[in-house]
Amino acid sequence: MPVFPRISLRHDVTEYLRTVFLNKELLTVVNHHEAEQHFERLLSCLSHPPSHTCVRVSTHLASLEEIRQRLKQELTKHLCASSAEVSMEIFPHPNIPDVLLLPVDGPRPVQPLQFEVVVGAHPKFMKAGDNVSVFSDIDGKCTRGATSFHGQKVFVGNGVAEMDRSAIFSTNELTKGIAVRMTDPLYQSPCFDGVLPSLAFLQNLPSVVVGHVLGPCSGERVLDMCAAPGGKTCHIASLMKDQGEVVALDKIRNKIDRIRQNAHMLRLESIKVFCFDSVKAVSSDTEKLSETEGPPFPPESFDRVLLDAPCSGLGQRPNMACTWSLKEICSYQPLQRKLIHSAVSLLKKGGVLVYSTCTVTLAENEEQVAWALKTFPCLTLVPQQPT
Ligand SMILES: C[S@@+](CC[C@H](N)C(=O)[O-])C[C@H]1O[C@@H](n2cnc3c(N)ncnc32)[C@H](O)[C@@H]1O
Repeated sequence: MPVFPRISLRHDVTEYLRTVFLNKELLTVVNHHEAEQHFERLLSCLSHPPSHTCVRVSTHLASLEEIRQRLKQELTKHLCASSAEVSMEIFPHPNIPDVLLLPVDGPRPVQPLQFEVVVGAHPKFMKAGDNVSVFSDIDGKCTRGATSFHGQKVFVGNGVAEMDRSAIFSTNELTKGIAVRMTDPLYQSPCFDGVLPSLAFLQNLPSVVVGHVLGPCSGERVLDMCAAPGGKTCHIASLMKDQGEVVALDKIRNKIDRIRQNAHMLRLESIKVFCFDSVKAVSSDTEKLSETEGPPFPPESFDRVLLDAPCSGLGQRPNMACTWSLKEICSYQPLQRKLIHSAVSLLKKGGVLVYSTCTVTLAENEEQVAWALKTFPCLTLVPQQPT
């Protein structure tokens, strides 16, 4: 049963998505009413959290069962300290060998308190230690630091303020830290802060599936073209038992350190990180090819290439609202195509290319794959495993 309204999008964005989802091809398989229901369900799922918390475990360091037992002990310790009521079921994913699942408890019967805060805005007098009810602004209209808010909002749970209002909004800089510690959320799952940092990595299930579909093997040379913050890069290195070379590129300099930090935390040494525009990552010009091991690379340099492309991000959950215009949502296709060009050039003959996004538009997914197959006759589409 949905407890939150479906994701709030601009009207033209919803209509655009509806038109592409209810496409002719789909309507030959299901009737219009059924297709509408699928679409509404998709919009509703996007605003709700997944049913399980997904933890990817470092199988290059210990077995799944060993990590499961240790995780159970650690989380139980943390729970006893916090007195939160969370069930401690942890079970292996039935098909994916390095995933543990923890059921999310919710929706729980939590009653809102009198003192309300809306994410992004806090009432005039909020002080550290206040018990507050937290709301999410579902139209994305709340302005930063507003002292009141009359738009549409959704209750997400109760918590305790850890900062005064003035500490959050007195500067123009973005404040870091926890403003409200949730003590009684509508959807509860354990806190993983500092829990087995080298062994347990929170990563959503579709992202873990990407690593397995790429299927890297020990000793190979693998390229992750859009790597920051490095969740998938580290998974690739772990699947290779840290043997071989994983080259991680990202265009944004200040995101590069996150890849290094994650690699260090997960005790992975086969990862080489470079700040580089992957559109330009291939070159046949020997003068341009640096003497070092970094980019650009000659064509056919990699056994496997992951292109986890920048995208409109509409598939990330839970997300109550996206205020992007239709133009913004539709702006990624040209860049993704340039990146696919580089990816294909950098791949060895017989190699594997995985193209992934975290969005739901056909233009950035199915249409891109169809375009790539038509543009590069050397590519063939193979079934995805696991599905
Ligand atoms: C979807 S995120 C990648 C998430 C990452 N693969 C993970 O699993 O942790 C896309 C990334 O692409 C990067 N990016 C965007 N354009 C790029 C380009 N031309 N070359 C390299 N990286 C780029 C962005 O900075 C962003 O970090």
